[in-house]
Amino acid sequence: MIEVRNLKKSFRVHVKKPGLLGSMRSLFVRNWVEKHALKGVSFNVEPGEIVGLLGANGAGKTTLVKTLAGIVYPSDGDVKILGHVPWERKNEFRRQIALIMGQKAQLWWDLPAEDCFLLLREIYSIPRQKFHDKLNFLSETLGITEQLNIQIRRLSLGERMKMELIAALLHEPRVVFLDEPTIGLDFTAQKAIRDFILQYRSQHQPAMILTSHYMEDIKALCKRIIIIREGEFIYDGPLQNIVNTYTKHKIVSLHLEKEISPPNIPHEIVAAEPQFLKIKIPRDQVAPSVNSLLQSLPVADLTIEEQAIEDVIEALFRGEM
Ligand SMILES: Nc1ncnc2c1ncn2[C@@H]1O[C@H](COP(=O)(O)OP(=O)(O)OP(=O)(O)O)[C@@H](O)[C@H]1O
Repeated sequence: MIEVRNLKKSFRVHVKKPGLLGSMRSLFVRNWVEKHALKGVSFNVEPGEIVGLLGANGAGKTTLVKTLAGIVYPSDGDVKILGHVPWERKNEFRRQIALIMGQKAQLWWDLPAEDCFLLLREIYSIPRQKFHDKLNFLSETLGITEQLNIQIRRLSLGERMKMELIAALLHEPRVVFLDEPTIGLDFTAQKAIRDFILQYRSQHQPAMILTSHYMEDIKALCKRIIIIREGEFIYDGPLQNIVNTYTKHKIVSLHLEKEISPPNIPHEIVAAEPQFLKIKIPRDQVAPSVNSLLQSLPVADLTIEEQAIEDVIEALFRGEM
């Protein structure tokens, strides 16, 4: 559904020296630098897949999503979405996609949500009965039927976001771009939106790309993630494999029945108390090492932990892995 080959996007940015003198100089001499926001990325997304796009601020996520949605024209590369080139912005393409940006209101601010939806019904030529059934279903699922007659500007952030979702999905798009759909929302609203996205996925099998800084969104919705750093993909694969791929150790914690002095073992002891030890053990040596620890120490309880997925991803963002 989404095919991307060697996609590049550069922005020409004007730079000026700080201060008044710098401003004066820039009136006469303009200095430009080339900012490479996407440096040749390639990937596919299949029907029913929700791909999580992760990266630090400025990594290139929004530029990628906007290019795929046809809002930004790329510098190079090929993109086909349902067989269409997005930046040609053909009606047939626009009818089949949705772009939801949590940071940007897309609905008409002064109209009640229901009027906004009626306008969208006209724009997308949705048959009357289908529209009403769909709107009833979506608003009931999201629990905002009573707010449909309230002006968008008077809704709470969470209510507005739910209306934005309805507006974007009324025409049943086959490709959905979600850019920070739960930003600033409380836990209940975040969960409602996540459940709703999953429900939409199971009913319509769209291809979805989700960017979010909330790991809870990613864990709940995405089996596959792409990590982007400075315009390049550094990981594209299952979320669950990321810890195995990038961490070489597991952490073994031992609670002891009695006090002992730190034992002489061939692994790094990361924390030691009289009745507690935390040991870093290479992944491939965990089973034999734990076996020998159990035999040599008075172990009361034992836990084996992976490094938290959030920590691994953050380290990847920073280029530390
Ligand atoms: N219109 C533009 N003109 C110049 N530079 C731009 C423009 N849009 C984006 N950039 C630059 O391209 C880079 C990628 O920006 P982008 O908005 O795609 O990052 P992001 O990963 O979405 O970040 P965030 O998580 O902060 O939203 C940044 O360095 C940004 O400053």
